[in-house]
Amino acid sequence: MAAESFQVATSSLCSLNGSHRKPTLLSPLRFMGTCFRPVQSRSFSSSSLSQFFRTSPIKPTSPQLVRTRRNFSVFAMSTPDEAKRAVPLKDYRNIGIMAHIDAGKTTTTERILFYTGRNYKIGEVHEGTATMDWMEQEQERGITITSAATTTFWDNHRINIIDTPGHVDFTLEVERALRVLDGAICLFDSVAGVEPQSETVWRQADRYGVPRICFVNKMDRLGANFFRTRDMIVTNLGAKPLVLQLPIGAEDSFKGVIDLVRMKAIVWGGEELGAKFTYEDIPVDLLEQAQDYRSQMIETIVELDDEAMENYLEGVEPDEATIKKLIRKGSIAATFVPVMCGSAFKNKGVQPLLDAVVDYLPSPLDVPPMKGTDPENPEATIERIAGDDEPFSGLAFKIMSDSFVGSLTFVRVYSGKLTAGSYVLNSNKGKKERIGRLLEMHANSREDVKVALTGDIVALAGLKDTITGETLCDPESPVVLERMDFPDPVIKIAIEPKTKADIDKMAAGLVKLAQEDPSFHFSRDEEINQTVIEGMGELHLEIIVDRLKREYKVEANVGAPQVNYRESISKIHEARYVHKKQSGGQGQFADITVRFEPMEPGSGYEFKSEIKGGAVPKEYIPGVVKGLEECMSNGVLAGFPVVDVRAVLVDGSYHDVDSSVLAFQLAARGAFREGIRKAGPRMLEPIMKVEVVTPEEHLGDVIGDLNSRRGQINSFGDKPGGLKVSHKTLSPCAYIKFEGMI
Ligand SMILES: Nc1nc2c(ncn2[C@@H]2O[C@H](COP(=O)(O)OP(=O)(O)OP(=O)(O)O)[C@@H](O)[C@H]2O)c(=O)[nH]1
Repeated sequence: MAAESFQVATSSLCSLNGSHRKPTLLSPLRFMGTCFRPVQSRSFSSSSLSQFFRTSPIKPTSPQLVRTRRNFSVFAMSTPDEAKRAVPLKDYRNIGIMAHIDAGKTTTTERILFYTGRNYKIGEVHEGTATMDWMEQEQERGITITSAATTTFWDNHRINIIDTPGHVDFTLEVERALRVLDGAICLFDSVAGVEPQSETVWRQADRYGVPRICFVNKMDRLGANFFRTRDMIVTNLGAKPLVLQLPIGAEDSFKGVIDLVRMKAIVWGGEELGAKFTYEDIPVDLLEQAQDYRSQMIETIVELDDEAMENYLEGVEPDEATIKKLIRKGSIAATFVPVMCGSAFKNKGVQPLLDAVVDYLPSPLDVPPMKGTDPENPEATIERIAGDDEPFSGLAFKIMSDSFVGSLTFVRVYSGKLTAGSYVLNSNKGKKERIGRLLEMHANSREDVKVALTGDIVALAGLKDTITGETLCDPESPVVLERMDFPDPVIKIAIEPKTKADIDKMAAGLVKLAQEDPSFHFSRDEEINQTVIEGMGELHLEIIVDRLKREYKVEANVGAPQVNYRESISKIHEARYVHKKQSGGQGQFADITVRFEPMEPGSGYEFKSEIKGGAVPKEYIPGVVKGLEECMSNGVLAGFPVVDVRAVLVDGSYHDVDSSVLAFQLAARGAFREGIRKAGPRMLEPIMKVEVVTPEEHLGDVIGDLNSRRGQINSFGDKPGGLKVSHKTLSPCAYIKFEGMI
């Protein structure tokens, strides 16, 4: 049976799960072209279908089950073990859902999983049963793992959804998700509009050039305003919205949307899960507005195509297919962002949103080829073209520990195939890794697969040396893909195990947690004889300590948070240092002059040599570099790392017999101590841009609190719903480029 192909048609996916309706096998299959063979027509009762699932390698939750727009569910012909591509690469969508906290990301994802047939039973956030709600899920084995990525199908397209959290302390999670996804849905709460964290993730997505669709959610809420949110997309995000839908009603009377592409009203018959919608004529009172917005839409998109523009000027509007093609073109090029609306909670608008993901977000073939460098020659750029026949390359973007499988490494395949049992090269470390198990993750299930193809996101069990951000590739065609940027930690606390027995467990736990999360660091401070953990904020560290307790059974005492300061200099100073030692054994001699120059905030540390005529021979320069680098991690004021400094080796001299690399290393340390002290050393503290939304009666308290942290108010403003907002910038000097909100 496993080798056969099947298609199962049913009017409701619930019936596959053994409820009232009778699913029927259909023939011939219309959807997948050459990937499928015609099958016999046959009827299944619910019980015989359950029997089928018991004996077949195809499971109700396997990716071979495809749900289409027409409510069909189809089994692709390949069994899970076959390396054949069931869905062409052009029909892949790797997407993320990005939003401010509480905009409805989890709710929308749950609806997507339901309507695409992945979840038979919907979970509600407020009931604590959402499949993707990791806070709840963390208490159960395996659930957090699956929140990293899940796969589902819509209209014969394979959609890999990568989860992104909303809180600023987990910015890194968003960052690494953006690095591996090809497109994103940006959700907004229609009452609050564009909120601070949406602005942050929007800028991150800009940086990675990720095409987006906007979904104005919560249209059923009191105070919902689609048009205000559309305006905020312009003013707060600087983007060009392309309105594709208009709401029909708002708040209690939100009924559906006007589809400006088809010029039809989409009206939902109810609010319950699975409520059906119908295409109707546009209500008369909204017709003029709809015509107006449709004209704006058409005028924007015809600019992308000369022929369409000519026709339009002659009074001929593009047909539906051309409109969709041009919207797709403009969205992928980020000329504009399509804007849609709905209410995920009331089950309105999710199906058209899924259609838009398919129609307007890019496949791996639509995005520029992945760039990398030759590990042997970092100057040489290599491009990896998406395609199964290309050499394999993939990026590890997330590591999670699982008590059953061990460590799981999530990899996005950019080119070629990854086969279980094969060896790949970790090109960052130059080490080979054996690929043991390949797992495709979904919610609370995971599925072993033999092969991962281009565009796939899989979890690899048991990799030894690979950490987040590293490249895995074909050993015959090595490449180092562009790395992700990891922000520096901004806060640290001391942590101490409560009992002696916990010491080893705590060390093991911290190593694992740091492997998973590159924005979390830990170190041992010998001076105070304590372990220090560093992260992106108090919540971040709180969760780390909580995970130590729950997952590694370590009870620990934590100290008060301390800010991670940096040191820098304020003026140029040139320092000469001669290291000379004659007493006993061979003498040591090194003479160097180093110029210390302040650099722009955020530039880090740079070394340059301006030595001419061999005043310091080449072989000794690594000693100078090493000596300076050692000192840079330990400033002269309070021992914090020194940043935004350029050290230029300008002159020096050596001795034919007594000079050595070590002597120059020691001379560099001396030059650092003298030079930095005289170059106007200063302390830097991390700053954040903060936007606080508060009910008016608490405004005074909020201002008092921020003042006590030396914040500066930039602006005040009213927020919809009677809330006040105050803008604050904490601390005037920056060493990190970090913006966010608390
Ligand atoms: N009225 C209304 N409420 C909604 C809608 N979508 C989500 N909610 C509610 O808003 C709250 C937050 O929704 P979530 O889905 O958890 O939002 P989120 O963006 O995932 O939140 P974080 O994971 O905390 O970032 C929940 O109580 C939802 O039930 C909607 O369309 N209408």
